[in-house]
Amino acid sequence: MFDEPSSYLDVKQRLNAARMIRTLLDSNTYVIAVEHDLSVLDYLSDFICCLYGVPSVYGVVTVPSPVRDGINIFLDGFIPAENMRFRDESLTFKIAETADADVIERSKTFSYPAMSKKLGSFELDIEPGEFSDSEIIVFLGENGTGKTTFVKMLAGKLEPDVGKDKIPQLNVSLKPQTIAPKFQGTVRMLLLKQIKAAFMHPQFQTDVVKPMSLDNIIDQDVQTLSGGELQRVALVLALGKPADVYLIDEPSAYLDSEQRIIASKVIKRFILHSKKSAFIIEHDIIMATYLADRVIVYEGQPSVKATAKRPQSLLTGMNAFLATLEVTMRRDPTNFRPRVNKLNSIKDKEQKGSGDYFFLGD
Ligand SMILES: Nc1ncnc2c1ncn2[C@@H]1O[C@H](COP(=O)(O)OP(=O)(O)OP(=O)(O)O)[C@@H](O)[C@H]1O
Repeated sequence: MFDEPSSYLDVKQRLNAARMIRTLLDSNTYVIAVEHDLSVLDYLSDFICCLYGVPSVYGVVTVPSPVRDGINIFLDGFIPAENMRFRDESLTFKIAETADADVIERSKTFSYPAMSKKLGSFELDIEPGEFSDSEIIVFLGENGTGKTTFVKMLAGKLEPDVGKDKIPQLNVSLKPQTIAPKFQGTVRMLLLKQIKAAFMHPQFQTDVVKPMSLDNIIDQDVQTLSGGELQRVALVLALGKPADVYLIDEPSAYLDSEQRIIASKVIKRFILHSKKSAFIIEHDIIMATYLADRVIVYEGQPSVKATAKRPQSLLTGMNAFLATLEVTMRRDPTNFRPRVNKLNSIKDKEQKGSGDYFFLGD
């Protein structure tokens, strides 16, 4: 049994872990896994059971379905065999929402300089780049390539060795990777203390607080929250702070599949409607592709020397990133979710042959 094998791993390691786990099947073993990253779940499993219900109240486990059908049932919120709807809305990945980015009116452009930083024996070079309002830029890179380091430098929490004089003075709000609250009191008290104006605003309540389901933990002591609950509170706190740029480090950590999709939608809508910018570090590839208007790809050797490339389009960036991982992806025709091709499958070989590592029909 494996409980969340993907936690903390980058995309490459997640897929390697899935391949390793599947080798157990060669010795006629049954493998049961709990996994919140849908692309890893898809890659790892032959059959899946969906669980639905009301958190902390009851849960129902469906009969096993073949993995593609099972994930689509989960996303659709409807079990055809039982004619049973367990969620009002279906969850889809309208890639069009991202593609439409071209028609979004953007009025402000910010730029950052070429930067470099040495940390112990690790060297990071950052190519200069630009970003605008209503835009989300997602970092794509392996563990230890300097994503958090870049975010800290943009946030003014770490000084680069080169480029420090040219970093724009940005008003930033940071959701750090690890969340360890010292606050003594309830969630409501924390929100009122740190983001009172946003928390009292009806639009913020409707767009952020309600969908992040803070209602049922609002009077709970912050010190007693679970990892997923803390993550939801941290995201609301980060989005509630007035800023030009939102730096969000691993929003999916500790969240289940459904909460990941809801959190992605909340972040995307917030950035678009408030005309802000966001840089997001995300290893869940479905969440990353859903969120990204453009991407920054990291190249190089983890923990040794890496380069953060200029921001580029989702398609070219994902192509470059997946090529470095030697992984290809297609999308599901039903709900457009990205699916990882099995290594050496016909599609994998075809897409590698044509150099189209990302999204080529189905
Ligand atoms: N203060 C420090 N002193 C020495 N080395 C450091 C320091 N901070 C970070 N590093 C190293 O720099 C590299 C980049 O770290 P960073 O946290 O930016 O990577 P990351 O891409 O965000 O990784 P992950 O995906 O695992 O979160 C790592 O090899 C890390 O061990």
